[in-house]
Amino acid sequence: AETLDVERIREEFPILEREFDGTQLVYLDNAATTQTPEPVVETITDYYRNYNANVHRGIHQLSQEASIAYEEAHDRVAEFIGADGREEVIFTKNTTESMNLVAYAWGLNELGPGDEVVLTEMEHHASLVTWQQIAKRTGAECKYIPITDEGRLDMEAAKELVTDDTEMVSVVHVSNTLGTINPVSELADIAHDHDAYITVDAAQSVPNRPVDVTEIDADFLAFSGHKMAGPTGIGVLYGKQHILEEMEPYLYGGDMILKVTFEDSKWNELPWKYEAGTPIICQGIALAAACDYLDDIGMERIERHEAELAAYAYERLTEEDDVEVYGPPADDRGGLVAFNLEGVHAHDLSSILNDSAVAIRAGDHCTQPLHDVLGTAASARASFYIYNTKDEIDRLVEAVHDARQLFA
Ligand SMILES: Cc1ncc(COP(=O)(O)O)c(CNc2co[nH]c2=O)c1O
Repeated sequence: AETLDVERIREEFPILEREFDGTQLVYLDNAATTQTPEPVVETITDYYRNYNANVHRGIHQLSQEASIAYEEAHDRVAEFIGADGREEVIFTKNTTESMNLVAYAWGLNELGPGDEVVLTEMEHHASLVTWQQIAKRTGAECKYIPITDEGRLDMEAAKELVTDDTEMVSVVHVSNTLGTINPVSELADIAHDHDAYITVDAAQSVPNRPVDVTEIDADFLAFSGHKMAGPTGIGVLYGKQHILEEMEPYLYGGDMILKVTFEDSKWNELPWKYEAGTPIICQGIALAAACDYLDDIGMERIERHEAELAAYAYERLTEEDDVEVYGPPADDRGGLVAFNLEGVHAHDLSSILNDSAVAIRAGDHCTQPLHDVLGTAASARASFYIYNTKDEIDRLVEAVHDARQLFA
């Protein structure tokens, strides 16, 4: 199958040429945020230089141009994830806000004592803390699908945990710590068999592999623009249209209304009903440009490229007797590897790697309960994207050797 032309891609990311003390940057922190290609940067500068205006309300030319671009950005994102149309695509600030939108707008109204929300032990705090707190406020209960020794979901346990008392199943598609790719279509079937909804946290999957919300049959699905070659400040909540029609908004103000009297208000049509106030205009337009950029490369190619790098990193790191790698085997994981070097705290390791201009992340990756299950407070994590190479993984491993020498 065709591979990525990484060298051509790297030319569109000037930041990758940066050097620290004469050593070229190796950027391996893509699960935290990806870099932004020139075509997306140009979209941002073009907007502010040529048609910046407030949207939906103005009747002047600039406002009409900005409004059309902003509204059509919803159409483009809908196409990118296989949604039916802009009515199912709400622009938010990030995945975290998208998860909060579901929990506040749906959860607060629909959950009550005796109701259950089924999560997994590998959820990111954006999902876990959100549902945990909404459950506390509504008297509902959170339950957690356990993981196996290989860091996969225990699907037999999942079938037991989801019952007719379950109102929502909320699962991460690809774990940002383990790299585990969860069977979200199967989990959707399990949820729907019990008349529960499913929310998919797709922060680490929409940017990295083909994702089709209709194939998954997700009721809600959340992701962030900054993890898919787009800017920060833009995220998406996908929701099935009939659910979004029935659901009440939880952010009120301008743009989200059609009619306001002193007594009450009538909501705007979808998706504007959930986009209160001046929206994230430029970022939304830039996200559409990021969708174009990634589709030009091909999501299947991106998926294969990341799988190849993750497998190579997994193999090289597990060759080291004093390195523990977390998550599934090399041939069945998303584009990241979390690990620890015996005797060296992850923060010290990442600091030493930084001395060699290798950028990784260290800490709990906003999955503290998962790290409790793994039996470690922190881990180091290398995560890959379209511009990374095997040579860069060799640089990572060399820097791990340096760290071992330093702490030996
Ligand atoms: C699975 C998952 N869910 C939700 C989020 C939240 O996304 P945000 O709202 O755009 O921040 C992240 C970000 N994960 C990480 C952010 O920094 N390091 C990470 O691993 C994530 O990986």
